[in-house]
Amino acid sequence: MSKQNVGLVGWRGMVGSVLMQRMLEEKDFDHIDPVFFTTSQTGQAGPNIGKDIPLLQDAMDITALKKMDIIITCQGGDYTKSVYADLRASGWKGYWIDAASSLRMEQDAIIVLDPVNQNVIQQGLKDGIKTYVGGNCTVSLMLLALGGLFDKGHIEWMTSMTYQAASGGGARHMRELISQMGVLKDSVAADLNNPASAILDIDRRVTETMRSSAMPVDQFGVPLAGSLIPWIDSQLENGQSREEWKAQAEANKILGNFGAPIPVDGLCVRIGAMRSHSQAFTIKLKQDIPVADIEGLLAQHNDWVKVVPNEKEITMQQLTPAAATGTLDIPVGRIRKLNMGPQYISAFSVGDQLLWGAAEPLRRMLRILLEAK
Ligand SMILES: NC(=O)C1=CN([C@@H]2O[C@H](COP(=O)(O)OP(=O)(O)OC[C@H]3O[C@@H](n4cnc5c(N)ncnc54)[C@H](OP(=O)(O)O)[C@@H]3O)[C@@H](O)[C@H]2O)C=CC1
Ligand SMILES: N[C@@H](CC(=O)OP(=O)(O)O)C(=O)O
Repeated sequence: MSKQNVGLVGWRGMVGSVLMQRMLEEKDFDHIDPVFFTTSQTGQAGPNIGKDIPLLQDAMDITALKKMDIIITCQGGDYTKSVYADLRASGWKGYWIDAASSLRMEQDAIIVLDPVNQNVIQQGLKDGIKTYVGGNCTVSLMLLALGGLFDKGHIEWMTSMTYQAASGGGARHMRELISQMGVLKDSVAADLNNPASAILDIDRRVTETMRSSAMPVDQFGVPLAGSLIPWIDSQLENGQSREEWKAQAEANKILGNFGAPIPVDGLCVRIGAMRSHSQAFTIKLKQDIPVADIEGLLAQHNDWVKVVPNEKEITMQQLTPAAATGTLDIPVGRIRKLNMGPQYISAFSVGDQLLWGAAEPLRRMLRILLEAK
């Protein structure tokens, strides 16, 4: 059987580069005939993937896109909005796999996170659904961490308080975070090297610098290094940020809960981590379940979740962005009963928001499609 023509759009961006890296690691290109598209470099050579590929094609060219059996895009929501409807209107019946949020809540789109919703994906394929979209990073990471409890229907409601990395804003935000850190350090470099200097003088100068025009804030709008930003994405009329709204809306859609959605809400906060998002959960269980049983359910749910015992040393070593970044691991720990009662537990999880939070569900959906052919 001939290989599927797979169009890749947005492959050289930040999410796209992580996707490419994972596709090379998993030898996904051996199973497809890839065609690389671009919005700015048509006719130039594509990336080195160890086999011959055509020159870069125009990502706005509906006729070229129509030749693809499958299109994967990490180019962003504006791109999706500008070509998707026209491509479908042209009669294209191929599969569209997308990292952007624009199509997530459409009725004829499935949000993909196969370790959690393989059943929903398989049903979608049977029903002829052709559009598969990666979930919001915090939502996907939450469901992978707590899949064992969702799967068994143990959660009555939950809150998620997030600690989201700079990468969620894009590559320029990551650069700005590091630049901000550098400006702060430079403002007190001499005193830092002098053990006799007064810490309150150092602190005062850091705060002055943070509030001064020396601080680069073009991307975030305000300092993030040495501070935090308790708002992510746009403002909704009900007081939620759009990022907060996604938690309940997307999680229930991913799980296929349409009748009685599980309430999920909380505050989303940007912090000075590079590319791993963390989340603190308060969970109301439907019944009192021993902590050891909860840990067992979580650990068994998927191959990537790693339960971290609720002990100081191992938590500090393993339950951090520094430990999780660049890996597919989803550590989850700080699992304990809360003072509110035996049905209330806490948990804390971390995950690389460019891997499971963005690229990995897309390449796994590609493999699901190839296996279904
Ligand atoms: N950042 C995140 O955490 C997440 C992002 N997403 C989605 O993915 C989309 C893309 O995000 P992200 O990868 O951060 O976007 P980037 O800004 O890194 O890349 C987007 C596009 O910019 C173009 N580009 C222009 N100059 C450069 C350059 N010097 N290096 C690389 N690319 C360049 C490329 O398109 P071309 O080759 O056509 O010129 C590239 O595909 C987002 O809009 C969002 O919808 C989804 C989940 C998480
Ligand atoms: N909004 C996320 C990143 C992101 O791109 O989310 P979404 O795919 O839902 O637009 C963050 O800032 O961390």
